[in-house]
Amino acid sequence: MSAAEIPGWAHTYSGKVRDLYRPEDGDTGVLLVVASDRVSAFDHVLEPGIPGKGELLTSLSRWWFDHLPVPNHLIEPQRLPVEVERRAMLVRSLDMFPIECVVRGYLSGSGWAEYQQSQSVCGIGLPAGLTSGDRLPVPIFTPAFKAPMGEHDENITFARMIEIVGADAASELRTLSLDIFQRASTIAESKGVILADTKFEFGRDTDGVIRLADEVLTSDSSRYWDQEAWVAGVRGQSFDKQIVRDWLSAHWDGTGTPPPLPDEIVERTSARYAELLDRFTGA
Ligand SMILES: Nc1ncnc(-c2cnn(Cc3cccc(F)c3)c2)c1Cl
Repeated sequence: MSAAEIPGWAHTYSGKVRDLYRPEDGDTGVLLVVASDRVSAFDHVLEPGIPGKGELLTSLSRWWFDHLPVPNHLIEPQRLPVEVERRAMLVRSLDMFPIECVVRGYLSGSGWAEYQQSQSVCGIGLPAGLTSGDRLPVPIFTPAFKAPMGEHDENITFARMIEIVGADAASELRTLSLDIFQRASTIAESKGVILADTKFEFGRDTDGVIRLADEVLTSDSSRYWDQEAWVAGVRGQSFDKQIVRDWLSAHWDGTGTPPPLPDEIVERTSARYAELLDRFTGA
């Protein structure tokens, strides 16, 4: 699925599942962030797209921006092009920090891989004897240096982050990230969902104010697990992508291009995204 044609907007950049546009009138102060229905797993963009995914994740991001008391990049009111109005966000263009501000409450993914080698993540020492999926004693800030599109970001120490963005910004980004994670994981827990980890991106506006940017706390930028399953001992079950991962693991040897997802898997995954959103925005 390629990026949508949007009158008045020029497509400037595509991530795996999102597309970025700038206005054709030359205004450099705003951008349009558009979420597609594309889904990625095992570092591949899969076919077909998941109906409604872009809208559901945009709604989740918007809900979190509204429930987090921190400055963000959303422009209000949101005047959106009708072609993408339910899966787009109009944002102010910021001077982005080249850092993925990752916070982990549980050991998983690249954090688990690093822990196995060094019993630490990003230079933060952890207790011995932890295993994948375990809850950490306290949430940890584990930044990564943003790699070019398609490559994996590089986990760095806080000292290295200071070299890249300076001591004041590094401290402010760490404090903001840990505060937001604490709030979000408490809210998630009240909805029966574990927020295992997440990745924030920040930028500075023209007044030098640091603002929360990009998408926030979506299941593309976070690991969400079902709390009941985790308490029962189930590990590594992504709330929304596990259906796709399990099907691919059973029908693809991991080489070449993954096979297209069957209708039933697409439908069940679409329902899972809707359920995740409903956990937060529903009663
Ligand atoms: N407010 C902002 N100001 C300046 N730059 C950005 C920005 C640049 N890149 N990204 C990541 C991304 C967002 C969507 C679609 C993609 F393809 C990639 C975000 C933002 Cl959000």
